[in-house]
Amino acid sequence: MKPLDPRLVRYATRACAPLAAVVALGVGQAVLVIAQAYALADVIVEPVRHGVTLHTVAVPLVALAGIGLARGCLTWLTDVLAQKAGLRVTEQLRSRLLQHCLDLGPAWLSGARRGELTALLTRGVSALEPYVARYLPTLALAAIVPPLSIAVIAYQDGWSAVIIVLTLPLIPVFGALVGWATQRRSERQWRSMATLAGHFADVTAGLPTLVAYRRARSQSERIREVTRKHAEASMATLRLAFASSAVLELVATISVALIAVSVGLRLIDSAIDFRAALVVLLLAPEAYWPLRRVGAEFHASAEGLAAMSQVAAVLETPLPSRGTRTDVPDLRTAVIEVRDLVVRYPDRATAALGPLTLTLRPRTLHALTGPSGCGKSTVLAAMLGFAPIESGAITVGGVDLAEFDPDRLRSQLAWLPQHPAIPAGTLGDSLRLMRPDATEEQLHGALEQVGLGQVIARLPDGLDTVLAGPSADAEDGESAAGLSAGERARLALARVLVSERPVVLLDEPSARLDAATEQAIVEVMHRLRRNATVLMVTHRAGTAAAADVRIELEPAGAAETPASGRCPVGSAA
Ligand SMILES: Nc1ncnc2c1ncn2[C@@H]1O[C@H](COP(=O)(O)OP(=O)(O)OP(=O)(O)O)[C@@H](O)[C@H]1O
Repeated sequence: MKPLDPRLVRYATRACAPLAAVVALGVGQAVLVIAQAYALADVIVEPVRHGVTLHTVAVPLVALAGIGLARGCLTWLTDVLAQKAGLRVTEQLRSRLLQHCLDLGPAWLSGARRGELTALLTRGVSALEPYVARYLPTLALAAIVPPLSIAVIAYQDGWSAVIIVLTLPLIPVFGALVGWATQRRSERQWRSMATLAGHFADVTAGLPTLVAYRRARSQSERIREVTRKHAEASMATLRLAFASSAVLELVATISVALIAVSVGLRLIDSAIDFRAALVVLLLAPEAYWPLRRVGAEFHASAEGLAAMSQVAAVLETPLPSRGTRTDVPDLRTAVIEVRDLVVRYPDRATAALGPLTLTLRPRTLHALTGPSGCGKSTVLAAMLGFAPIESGAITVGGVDLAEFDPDRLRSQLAWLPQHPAIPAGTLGDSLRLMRPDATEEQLHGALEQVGLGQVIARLPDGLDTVLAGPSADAEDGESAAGLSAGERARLALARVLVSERPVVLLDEPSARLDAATEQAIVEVMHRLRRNATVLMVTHRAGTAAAADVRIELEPAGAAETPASGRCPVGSAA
């Protein structure tokens, strides 16, 4: 494990200024440490040599008090700046990580373990705070104070300087050996923590199912086992930390004792000046303490350093290429062509979709049907730029959608996913997700259309009702937002209506609905397609029958060749 991880400086640039100030203050601290040793020596030597007078007692005492005060101020300032640097590092890394995860897109996120990612974003990044706020300032002091102290000691007494120069390197050498052993243990500790977090998140999400199938008890056994492994890994790291700190203390204490004996013997023979001997004895421990503290702080921040490797692994994951063209045509009137589209997810032997060819026309309701797993949702993901396209293209006016800036393009698309997320916030906020400036009338209008008008009217706070923010996968009958699964789906559909975007992608909008509500939703679609290109995925025969164009995808592997059209061409009338 390296004493200084250069990736931290690369990724957390906002911490550089306070850290540079900490280093500058370290020089000031080193000068004050030396001045304090001289002042303290004078407090003892002056009255002995020149008798007790106001001048021999008061002046050195005032100087000592002044230096002590200045040292205290510098230490305080260093702590404040170091804490600021620590907070800036966690803040910047967390937002960079989040942004990078968002840029990597849903395809990458679905492969990543959400629990581990959550642990990394919360505890992992927070663990870097002690590394920056305590370890790095100590490392700076360790690079400044010992050399200056040794120089002063060498000026006062060459022999003592020789002893320090011979014994001081033992501490970093020993520390490096310990750091080497610590790295493996810290990484193991972090891995077990991430596994525990991931497992706990999975179990919590699936708790209703586990209880229903009477499997909750066996899961508590499993959690106990993972927790025990984490505790063992933590204890092993702590044992190493305590043992190594004790050994470092011993090396430093023996070294100072050697200097004391050597100085004491020469003092008896009057081979060294009394004041010089005192300065050397007072400064010798100061030459060792920053290195001793580096060892202790290194252990306190080892978890953060282990997490840094994970942070770097995420931040160094290459982003999918991103289009830059901003001249996205008005999709309200544009025809969207899908030509020989093949999508293959990473690490998958077979393509998830394609080759698919179809045409989506404006003001037309298209229904995409086919057996489960044949790639219907993948078509929507490809249009949104979330799926890895292996070959073929989706074009508008002859231009590949991949060439357009994704944010610009998506501002014209409305998407209702299979498991819509209802973010924490008020009902109104949720409805305004794609159109923040929508009026209350528009929100109520959309709610009426999806048959939620009465439901919302019964809520005491109406549009200001706070939704608890369930996960997108809230299944198992869970209604964390205080709404049933069907009501949540309709709320998400109302959100799409509010957006009034020219291209609407709907993934099973009528799933979980009774026949009467399904009919109401079909009418909504008809109204929707008056002003938009609508592509909906559906398994419901009634919903599909209402479409202007029906596109039937065949199961993967059903077609021998692209020409035979495993996914038949659909076109609007
Ligand atoms: N993020 C992903 N990573 C890897 N494979 C995926 C991913 N998403 C989907 N797949 C695979 O791609 C194929 C098509 O999935 P898709 O969700 O598009 O099917 P679908 O027709 O919408 O199914 P359903 O009707 O059950 O919703 C499936 O074999 C699925 O396992």
